[in-house]
Amino acid sequence: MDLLNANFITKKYSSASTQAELQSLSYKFKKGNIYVIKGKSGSGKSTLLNILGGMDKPTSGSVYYKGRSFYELSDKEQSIIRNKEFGFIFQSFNLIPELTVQDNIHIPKYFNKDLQISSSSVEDLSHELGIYSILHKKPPQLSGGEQQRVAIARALITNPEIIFADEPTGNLDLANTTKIADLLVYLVASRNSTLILVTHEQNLIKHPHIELTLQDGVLKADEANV
Ligand SMILES: Nc1ncnc2c1ncn2[C@@H]1O[C@H](COP(=O)(O)OP(=O)(O)OP(=O)(O)O)[C@@H](O)[C@H]1O
Repeated sequence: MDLLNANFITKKYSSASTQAELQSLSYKFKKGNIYVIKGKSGSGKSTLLNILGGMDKPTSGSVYYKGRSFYELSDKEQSIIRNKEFGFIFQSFNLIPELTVQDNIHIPKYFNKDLQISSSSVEDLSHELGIYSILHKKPPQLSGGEQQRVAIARALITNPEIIFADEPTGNLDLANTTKIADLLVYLVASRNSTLILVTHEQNLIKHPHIELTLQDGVLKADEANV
């Protein structure tokens, strides 16, 4: 069974617009792969990622997660999957500035009381990400690279099936861009998780991956796929 299946997805933001952002897009994402989605600015990459990640309902078409039509599930079931089985990483980090790093990593627990996040798993992941020594600091005291490491920890702490990353290195300098991309891919691959990453950067990911281009509202697999 495919892990995530986009089935004839169409997205139109207004009835007045002549062209849909996504036009009957279909693609099957398989477990354990790393997908890199490229495309011109405004081609709809963020829109697609939000639809795949259960945050934005398509105008028509379906997203199947583990064989179930995601947007036909109850609101409660959707939110449990988003919180436990999906992880999100954004360009702008999206940390809560008033909370410590440690509490930011625990955030998924506040949305789902049944979720168990142990202190030891936070510690282990913090060591892997090199943020153990800053667990008691707050985001405004951190560099961009540190903030994105914290956001990666928050996304991975539930051991999600799929990580959705929208331009995760977009706000970082060159040195951090490579470091964060390598770290993210290493962590995802070592857990046999699946990564769907949107980026503008050329050659960001060195690990074997599937490269896709969003063009004219559909996903095209690049011929040079590794
Ligand atoms: N909430 C919204 N309401 C109306 N139009 C929107 C909305 N979100 C996106 N759009 C439009 O949909 C199109 C695709 O936007 P999207 O942000 O998905 O592109 P993108 O490929 O991620 O762009 P970039 O690389 O610049 O981030 C754009 O024309 C944008 O203006």
